[in-house]
Amino acid sequence: MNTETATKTTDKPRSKAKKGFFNSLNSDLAIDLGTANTLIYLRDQGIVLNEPSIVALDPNGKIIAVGIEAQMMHEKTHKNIRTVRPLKGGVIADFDIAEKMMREMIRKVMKKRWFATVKKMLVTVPNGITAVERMAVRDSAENAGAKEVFLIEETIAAAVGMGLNVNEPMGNMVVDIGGGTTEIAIISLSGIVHAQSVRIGGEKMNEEIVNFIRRKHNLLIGERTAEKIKHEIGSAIPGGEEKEMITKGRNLVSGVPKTLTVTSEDVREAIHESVNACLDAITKSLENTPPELGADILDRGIMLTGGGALLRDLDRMISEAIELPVHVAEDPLTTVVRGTGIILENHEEYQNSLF
Ligand SMILES: Nc1ncnc2c1ncn2[C@@H]1O[C@H](COP(=O)(O)OP(=O)(O)OP(=O)(O)O)[C@@H](O)[C@H]1O
Repeated sequence: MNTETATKTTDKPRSKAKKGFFNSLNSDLAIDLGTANTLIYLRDQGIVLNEPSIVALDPNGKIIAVGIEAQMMHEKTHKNIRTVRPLKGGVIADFDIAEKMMREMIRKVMKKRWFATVKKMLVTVPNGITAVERMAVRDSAENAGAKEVFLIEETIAAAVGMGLNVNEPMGNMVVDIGGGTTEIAIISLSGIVHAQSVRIGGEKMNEEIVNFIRRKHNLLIGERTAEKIKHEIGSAIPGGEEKEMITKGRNLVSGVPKTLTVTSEDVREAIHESVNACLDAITKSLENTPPELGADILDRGIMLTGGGALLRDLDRMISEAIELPVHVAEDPLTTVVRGTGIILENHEEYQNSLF
């Protein structure tokens, strides 16, 4: 027997096993880098991280905490700790801190995987991001540890996460109301036919609630309290259950802490400008939709997602105003990352949608 052949034959299973072992040390992951929340999907594992996009830093810029831990410190810090949200309006506002946050979050999920490294990383970006901004996101992802970086527009990922077939010649309208922006896209044949992005989202609504309560009741509340009010008693239009909530803040006249009862009507009044701006953007996008795709949207309706879609009766308000069906995604806070997971696992199928 030829010894060379024999050696090769016996070596094969060993090298295959070796390759398999090294492959298991290379993980592919997808990251939904949002203004309010960052989510990570790990290939074959699913969603492994879902935390607020915030970091706590010491005076030298060293990270003290990220995500949930940093969020708990937010608005309760002293001079030696500052909390920073590195994304504003859907885009990275502070690249250095965003990179540190990403690296820390990736480290957190990889810690459980021995010394595995990130091979492919799929990162979501807002519609209409410029080439320069795209390069900067790619650099940050590479510096955070990825060997190969792909970018995808978050509305396409959201559509995939909602179970839509983005590759077919059929119009789908996705409205993603996030923390910093509302992203609207008309999607057909793996691409975006028309896109619009407005700087209106959950964070602006929180600001409006803080300002409204200060103006109307002379009470200063924090951002976290405003968020709680919006979740618990907020609604887009009247007609549903009217709720009340006792809230605490600082009286601006006496300067001492005080309680106040806030109503659903207060919240509607506070956020009506943002809600109307979202509606205007949807109407404008429909006006810019080619007629054949418009006909598909008439049949299929509008797909609403992102955390803002959880605002009570927002779907009803949009549907009544534009006389089209509006469907809210199942678990709107994870639609985008679930979509990126599907894309990551079926890379070839979505090749045309990736940067
Ligand atoms: N029940 C609720 N009612 C109203 N708004 C909600 C509710 N739950 C979450 N939100 C809002 O959803 C927003 C977060 O949504 P999401 O995680 O989709 O945004 P993001 O992806 O981080 O932001 P962006 O897409 O703008 O970068 C927050 O601003 C939050 O206030």
